[in-house]
Amino acid sequence: MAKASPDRAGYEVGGVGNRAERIRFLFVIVPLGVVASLVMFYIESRHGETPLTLRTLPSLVFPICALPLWYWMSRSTGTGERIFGVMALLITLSLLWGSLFNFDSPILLVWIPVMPLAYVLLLGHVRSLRWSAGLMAGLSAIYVLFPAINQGAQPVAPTVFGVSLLAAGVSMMLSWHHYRELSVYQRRLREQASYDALTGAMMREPGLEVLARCMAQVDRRPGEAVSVALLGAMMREPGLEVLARCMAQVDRRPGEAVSVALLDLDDFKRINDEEGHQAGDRVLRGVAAEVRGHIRRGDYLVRLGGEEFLIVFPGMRAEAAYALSDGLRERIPAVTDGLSRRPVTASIGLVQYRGGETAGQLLGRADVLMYAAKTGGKNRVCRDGDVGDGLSGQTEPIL
Ligand SMILES: Nc1nc2c(ncn2[C@@H]2O[C@H](COP(=O)(O)OP(=O)(O)OP(=O)(O)O)[C@@H](O)[C@H]2O)c(=O)[nH]1
Repeated sequence: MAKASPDRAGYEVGGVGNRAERIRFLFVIVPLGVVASLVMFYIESRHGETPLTLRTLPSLVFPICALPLWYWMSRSTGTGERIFGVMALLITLSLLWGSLFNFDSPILLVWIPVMPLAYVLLLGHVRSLRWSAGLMAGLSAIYVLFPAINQGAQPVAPTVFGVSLLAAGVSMMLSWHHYRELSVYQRRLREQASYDALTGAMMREPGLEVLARCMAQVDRRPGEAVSVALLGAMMREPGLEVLARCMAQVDRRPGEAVSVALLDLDDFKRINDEEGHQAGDRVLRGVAAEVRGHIRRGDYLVRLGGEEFLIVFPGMRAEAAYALSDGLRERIPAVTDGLSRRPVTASIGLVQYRGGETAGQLLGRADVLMYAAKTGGKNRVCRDGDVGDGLSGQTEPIL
């Protein structure tokens, strides 16, 4: 993936990782939260004459919302970020509401140091700081207002409240520090696993995952198109499986669009042969840098191997992807001028997904068009319609 990807810009640790992890998390946290809230409800209900009072209601907020939350999460196909945001909001509101009436009960204080940790898990380490600080400010205000709200009743002693705030502060700093360190390692590992060291382009498998995500997104948002410029070679097994699955999803919803294009540098072998591999490497770096600068934020560049690249343009139709790819093709000789004695050019095949075809057929058509660009004289973009309609029947085997 190119530097244009949002993933590369900032990486937050904490949160609950991918969707499968999040669902597992939900199976643990939701039942635990419900049990803890019900215990609180039991303890607080002993203060009042009837179980349902302003004192006891806050502890029911989470158990009441848990089932819809759980259902929402288990049905969600995304990362669940919004669901976890709602969850953080719920536990915050129930603690603030509870403290309005229960600040005279020391048991409430148990929850305060737990909250920063919960925020890190739910929201990631960066946002957890803001939420923890906001919560502590809110609790301090409620502590001061408590006697006025409760007809002169006194809250827990200031030292007790102070110790609880201190513990929350320590918990906040420790968890933030821990997850910040983890974030550095995670980012490094992620980049090493995802990016090609030579060109800075994304590698095949993560690149194909991105492609799959884009296709799934098209599936969820009718009318939105995804154009993909596949600069170079073909997809192999893992990518093909993901691609085929996502395309089948798109297939079920007519009106969606996915485009694919292939780019291959022309006569690259001659650069290696005549000027050595170092010159070839310089050219690869130059081309990849140009592609990364040329594509939009949110587009992806994938190096499939050798001088073969994949670029993904989410939300862009084939016509726009064609214009962008052709602009890129035009710039390549100029931006690589001086990197090699030979002028460097590229051939590109660009196609739009046709409902019902397989990933092999889709990429096969792009491949045929890319080779049509080669046989037509190289240094050009071929797209649907530039070559006879008989193409579709001969494309499957490229993968
Ligand atoms: N310098 C360098 N060369 C590489 C790298 N990976 C693959 N290659 C070389 O890229 C060349 C690709 O050659 P071909 O597939 O024949 O393609 P081509 O010469 O561009 O010919 P056309 O595609 O027909 O224009 C081979 O010589 C590979 O050794 C790399 O990382 N660095």
